[in-house]
Amino acid sequence: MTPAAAATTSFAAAATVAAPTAPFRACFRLPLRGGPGAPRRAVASMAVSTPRSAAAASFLERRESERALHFVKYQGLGNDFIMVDNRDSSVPKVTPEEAAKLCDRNFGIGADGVIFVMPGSNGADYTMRIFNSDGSEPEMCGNGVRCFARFIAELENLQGTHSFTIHTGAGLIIPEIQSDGQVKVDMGKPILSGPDIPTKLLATKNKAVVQAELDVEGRTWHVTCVSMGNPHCVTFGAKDLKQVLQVDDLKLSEIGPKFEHHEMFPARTNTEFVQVLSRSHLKMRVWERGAGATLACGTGACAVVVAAVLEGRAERKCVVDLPGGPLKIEWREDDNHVYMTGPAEAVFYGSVAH
Ligand SMILES: N[C@@H](CCC[C@H](N)C(=O)O)C(=O)O
Repeated sequence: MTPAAAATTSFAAAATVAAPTAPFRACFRLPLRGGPGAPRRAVASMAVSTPRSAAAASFLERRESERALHFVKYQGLGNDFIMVDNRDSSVPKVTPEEAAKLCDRNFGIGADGVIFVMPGSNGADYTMRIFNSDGSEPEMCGNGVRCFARFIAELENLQGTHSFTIHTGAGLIIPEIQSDGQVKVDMGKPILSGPDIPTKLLATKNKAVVQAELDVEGRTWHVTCVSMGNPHCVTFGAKDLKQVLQVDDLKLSEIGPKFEHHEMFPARTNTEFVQVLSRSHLKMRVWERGAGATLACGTGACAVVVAAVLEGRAERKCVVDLPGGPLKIEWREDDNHVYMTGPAEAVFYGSVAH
């Protein structure tokens, strides 16, 4: 198979090479960090001094002219996404199977998910859809929505503070880009009724599943279940635990899948393991449905604060430390909405044969 044929039939080679200029130059375009308002762009060029050979030139030019999927890789606290400008269509430009290949960290671009910026629906400015790295489609993604907002600002060339309405599988979500570049998101109301989360665990407090007992292969865990549009199972520890859960000691890849696929969670679940550092400071690790251990989960951090409040462990306003960094979360009493504030930034631009 010729290189061109290989490129057109496979997502395997994720070319992130910008338009070539002579001499041969591979450009990795990086945005300047942390500037206020809309991010400016800098182009950091890694120049290779050998002149471009005819073969390389024709290969690169061929790739540029082929049908390509253009993307921008974004990350929010290390939770990373392939962002696709899908504003011209309500049909995602890649299938769930293709998304899983693109997310592969060895054979693809590498990401926790693929996010599509789509035309507005249900009266919202935009619609967000997302595929997890296993190709499944969740209802919502907190870190993804911050990336979405920053991506929109770049696509629409917006400067300074901006707010949008985004229709998601979890309803209307409203991110606001702040003057320091962070994104504050109105994540809506948490869902606490068991069948709506969904979980088969029975309610323990009013209609909510709070500190319920969950048997996971012979060990009983205390769990509180919360939906932020997508399902979360939050635990502060197992029943037999004598001290505070030390989340760094957990073997997440062993225990995470047992929660994710537990029969009590008919739509599978995201699971957060939480250590209380103080009444306004929590530390968590997450095992995500359809993505495994990730460096951060925005909806998960929101669910953790809701669970901590329901269990009487924390105040409504907390900093939540995730492996990728902190998020500010507030569950407001007046409107019952959860607000999340954190960073999001572009990492690189690229295109892949499609
Ligand atoms: N990382 C996300 C959540 C992505 C979806 C999740 N894996 C699910 O299947 O529900 C976040 O930041 O919220």
